[in-house]
Amino acid sequence: MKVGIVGAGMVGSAAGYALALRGGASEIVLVDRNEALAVAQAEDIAHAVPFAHPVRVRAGDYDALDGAGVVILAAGVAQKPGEDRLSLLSRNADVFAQVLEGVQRAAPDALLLVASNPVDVMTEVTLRVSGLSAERVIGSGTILDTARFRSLIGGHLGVAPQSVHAYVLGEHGDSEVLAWASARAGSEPVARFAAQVGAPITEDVRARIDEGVRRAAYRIIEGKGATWYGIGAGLARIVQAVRDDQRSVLSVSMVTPEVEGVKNVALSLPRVVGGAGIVATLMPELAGDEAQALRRSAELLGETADRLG
Ligand SMILES: NC(=O)C1=CN([C@@H]2O[C@H](COP(=O)(O)OP(=O)(O)OC[C@H]3O[C@@H](n4cnc5c(N)ncnc54)[C@H](O)[C@@H]3O)[C@@H](O)[C@H]2O)C=CC1
Ligand SMILES: CC(=O)C(=O)O
Repeated sequence: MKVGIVGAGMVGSAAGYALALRGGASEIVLVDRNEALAVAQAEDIAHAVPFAHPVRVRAGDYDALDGAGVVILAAGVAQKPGEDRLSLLSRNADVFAQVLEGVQRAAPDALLLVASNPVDVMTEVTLRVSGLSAERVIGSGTILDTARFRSLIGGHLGVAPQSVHAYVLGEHGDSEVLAWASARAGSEPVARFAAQVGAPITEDVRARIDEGVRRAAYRIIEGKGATWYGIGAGLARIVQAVRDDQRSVLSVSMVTPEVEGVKNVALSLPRVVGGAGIVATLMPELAGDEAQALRRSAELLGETADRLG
C-alpha cells in the first residue's frame, strides 16, 4: 500500500522511518511546504531500507499522493516547552484547511490518519472539512498515551508492556483518563497480578504512573524540544492494522456519536481497526471516578471544538 505523509518534520519523518523498518508500506511519499526538508528526509529514510524491508521512499507534491491508501497528517506547529496541546488549535486548523484541499484533490479515496495536535479536535476538523465518513478519519488519539501507560505498568510489574492490556481514554492531552479498572496483565486484573508478584499498586504507585503518562510530553519537550519516536511507531502500527485488515484493538480517536452523555465529539476509546478504518468501538469497564473523568474530558473537547466554530 502507498502511504502519504504530509508534514515531514519530526513526527512525519519518524512515522516514515517506522513504516520502513516495520515493512508497513510498499511506497512512502513525503510532502511538506518545505520541499528541501521533505527531499532530505526521504533520502535519509531510504538509506535505512537496505537494512529493513523493500519500500520506495520519495518526496513529492500533493499530486504524488495519487493512489495512496492512507495519508498521515502531521503538518503544522508543535508545542513549545510548557505549552499545552489545545493552544495549537487555531494555527493547525488553518494549516489543515490548505493541506486537506491538496490531499483530497490527489487522493480522494485515502483514509486519513491525523497526528497533528490537538489531535482529537484536529480529527473533528478533518472530518468536517473532508466530508469523509467518520470511520475513515482516524486520529492517533491516545495510542501513544496507552503505550506510555503499558510501559510504566509493565515496568512496575516486571513484565513486558506487550503483556499489559490497559488503555488511556478521552483526550490525547491533559484531561485524559487512565482506565485502571479494566487494566489487565496477562489475563489478570493488574491489582491481582501485582499482589501475586509482590509489587502492589499502591496509591503512590498509581500517582507516579499517572504523572508519568500525563506529563510525558511536557518532560520530553523540555528535554529535547519535541517527541517523535513513540508517535512514529504508533502511527506505523495503525497503518499496518489498516493495510493488513488486522482488526486490531487500538486506542484511537474518531468523532463518536455519544460518550458518557456527550454527543459528537472526537476522542479515544479502544476501537477495532481494519481495512475499512474503524470498524467497531468498545466501552471498557470504568470505575465511577473514571466515568466522570471521561465525561469531563469529552465535555472539554466538545467545548473546544465548538469555540472553533
Ligand atoms: N498525536 C501525537 O501523539 C503527537 C502529535 N504531535 C504533533 O504533531 C505535529 C507535528 O509535530 P513535529 O513533527 O514535531 O513538528 P515539526 O515542526 O517538526 O514538523 C511540522 C512540519 O509541518 C510542515 N508544515 C507546516 N505547515 C504546512 C503546510 N501548510 N503544508 C505542508 N506542510 C506544512 C512544516 O514545514 C514542518 O516540516 C504537531 O502538531 C505536534 O504537536 C507530536 C507528537 C505526538
Ligand atoms: C507531543 C505529544 O502530543 C506527545 O508526545 O504526547
